[in-house]
Amino acid sequence: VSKIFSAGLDITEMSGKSNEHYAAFWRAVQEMWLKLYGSNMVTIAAINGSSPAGGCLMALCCDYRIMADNPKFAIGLNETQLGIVAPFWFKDTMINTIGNRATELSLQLGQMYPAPEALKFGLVDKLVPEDKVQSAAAAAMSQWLSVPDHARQLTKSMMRKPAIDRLVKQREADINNFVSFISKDSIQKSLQIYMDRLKQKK
Ligand SMILES: CCCCCCCC/C=C\C/C=C/C(=O)SCCNC(=O)CCNC(=O)[C@H](O)C(C)(C)COP(=O)(O)OP(=O)(O)OC[C@H]1O[C@@H](n2cnc3c(N)ncnc32)[C@H](O)[C@@H]1OP(=O)(O)O
Repeated sequence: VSKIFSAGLDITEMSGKSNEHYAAFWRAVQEMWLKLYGSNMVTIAAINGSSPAGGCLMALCCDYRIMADNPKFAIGLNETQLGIVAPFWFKDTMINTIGNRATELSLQLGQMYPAPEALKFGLVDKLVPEDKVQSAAAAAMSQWLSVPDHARQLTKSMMRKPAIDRLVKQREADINNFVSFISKDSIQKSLQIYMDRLKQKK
């Protein structure tokens, strides 16, 4: 879809469903993160539009981020704006990219950064004109693939393993936390208000 890299997690999967549904949904989200953040392959995000919350997380999981140079496109972990909380592993992924202080600001305010600010903040690595995102990503991929694979893979694993091990250890507790948090009436209400606002915006 043009204008959108990813709209993040499907909010309809987190509202008005059973606890069993929430648990299965969250396990799948964890699985996505474990596979992508833990991948030993080179991963380059070609960010061709806005990328809130889970969309930002997917981009942050990649080794390198190239974004379309359009201030209308924004990226960030905006969970607090929905009345929800970025889980610790979303937070760890952001800290590993932009550092602790910038992450704290970003997460508490639920900030979405327009592309030029995202570059300043280090959330993305490069801006290119909209029609050059794919070719710039292909060029970056060639550069990354020219590094000896075993050395690059071991380095990537050394950088990311502590965060990955943390979730693996606490996986079931994290699912239980998610289910009890998301099923609260107050949280369901916040999500509903956010969805209503999205629809009114049209
Ligand atoms: C104590 C600790 C406990 C820990 C507990 C952890 C809890 C944490 C839980 C979850 C983490 C959440 C992660 C997420 O990713 S939440 C999702 C965040 N996403 C957003 O906020 C995106 C919102 N959408 C937008 O900003 C815009 O829609 C857009 C920029 C993506 C696209 O804009 P535009 O092109 O103008 O399209 P529309 O706004 O008109 O949208 C079209 C259509 O799609 C619906 N929609 C949009 N985004 C979502 C979404 N994420 N999920 C479901 N549906 C979405 C929108 O409502 C429209 O629907 P329609 O009216 O029926 O056509």
